[in-house]
Formats: sequence, C-alpha cells, structure tokens
Amino acid sequence: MLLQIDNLTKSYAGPEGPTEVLRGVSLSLDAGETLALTGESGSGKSTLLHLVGGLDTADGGSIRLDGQEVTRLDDTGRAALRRGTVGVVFQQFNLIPSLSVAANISFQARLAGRFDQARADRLAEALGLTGQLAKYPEQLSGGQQQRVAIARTLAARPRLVLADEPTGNLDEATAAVVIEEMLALVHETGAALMMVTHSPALAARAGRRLHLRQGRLE
Ligand SMILES: Nc1ncnc2c1ncn2[C@@H]1O[C@H](COP(=O)(O)OP(=O)(O)OP(=O)(O)O)[C@@H](O)[C@H]1O
Repeated sequence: MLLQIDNLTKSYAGPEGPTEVLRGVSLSLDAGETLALTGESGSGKSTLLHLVGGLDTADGGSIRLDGQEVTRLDDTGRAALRRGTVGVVFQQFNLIPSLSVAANISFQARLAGRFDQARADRLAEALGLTGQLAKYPEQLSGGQQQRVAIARTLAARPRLVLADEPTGNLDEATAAVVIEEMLALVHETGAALMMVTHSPALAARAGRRLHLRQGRLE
C-alpha cells in the first residue's frame, strides 16, 4: 500500500471556536491507482491534500506514505518527502520567479536526482510550452503557469501526485492533455494520483471516486 490514511482529523480556529474540517477521514491508495476527490466548496478537500503532502499538520490520526508516518515528520522530514516522494500541483503554482520556464520545469526533478532532459522536453511539448521555455513565470498567463507547474511535478516522477483542481485554469482541450499526461505518469512509473476536482469529466477519468461531505468521506 502506497498511502494509508486512518481516522485523520483537523480543526482550524474560527471566530466561534475551532471548526472541524476533517472528522475522521480514512482511505488507502495503492501504487498505480488514481483517485478523484469531489465535494462542495469548504468540505475539506484541499486540507486533506495539504496534510498528505506534508504542507500542514494533522490534529489526530495517521498518514502512512511509502512506509513513512507523515504526521510524525518534522519540518526537515516533510521537506524531504516533498522533494522525493510527493509531487504537488496546487492552486498556488509556486513557480520560482527568478528562474526561466525551462529551469522551473527541471527544478524539482534535479532536486530529486531524477532529471531527464528528454522527458522534460517531451512534457514541455505535450503541454504546449515549447515556445515559452526562455520566458519567466510573470510573462505567462495563468493557464500557462498552471501547465508549467504540472510539467515540473511530472518531470520529477514522484511516487504520489497530489493535484488540486489541476485543470482549473485550462480550456477543455488543454485540460484533456493534462489529464492524459498525469495518467501516463501513473501508467509508466506505477505512481498514484489523488486529485481534487469539481469537473465530472475529470473525475470520470479516475479509477476511483470519493466524495467528501462536511469533513467525512462517503
Ligand atoms: N489555514 C486555515 N485557517 C483557517 N481555516 C481554514 C484554513 N484552511 C482552510 N480553512 C477552512 O477549512 C474549511 C475547508 O477548506 P478546504 O480549503 O479544505 O475546502 P475545499 O473543500 O478544498 O474547498 P474549495 O472547493 O472551495 O477549494 C473551510 O471552511 C475553510 O475556511
């Protein structure tokens, strides 16, 4: 089992005391599996991805990823997890402004020690970025930046891809390319994919679908 989540809980401080955002979430994901997570706005989808990606800490429960207990990792351990095991495509693209598009795409793969120029070139081409490689992030549209963030994640060949509305800023044809590339990575490397989406078409491409309602899976 690549990912095993048990009874995960998370609250945030609100104006009227703590709000429970995740109320005992359990799920597991094998290598090679794809999962779409749906649920209305505020149901806790992004929070769940952040916890699995080690970007935030849980209040209770456990997240075992590739044999490691994520909830017990310190900052250094979580950084190592993001460098080597998990690739995230989140709504904030977090591109590095001082690096060209080409350098942004290769950045994570180099950190993970898995850089492969041919793969980076292929991804740039598939995602329609070949003409943008010498530019800097601020010179790109939102949809182009999103594609760079996706290429960067897939170039590093993570074991688990966490994607939060990965096609949110993209037209239908580009969205279809993005999902094909994510599924190809899973197929080629035996990675797993967990994506949050409001798009029924995107959710339909995943092998499994789970719905989050008020912090609980159904
Ligand atoms: N850092 C935070 N501090 C306080 N409250 C937060 C924080 N992050 C999220 N929340 C709250 O937790 C709840 C769940 O948020 P989350 O972003 O996980 O929902 P979501 O299902 O991803 O929603 P959307 O589809 O709108 O992105 C919301 O009520 C939100 O206001």
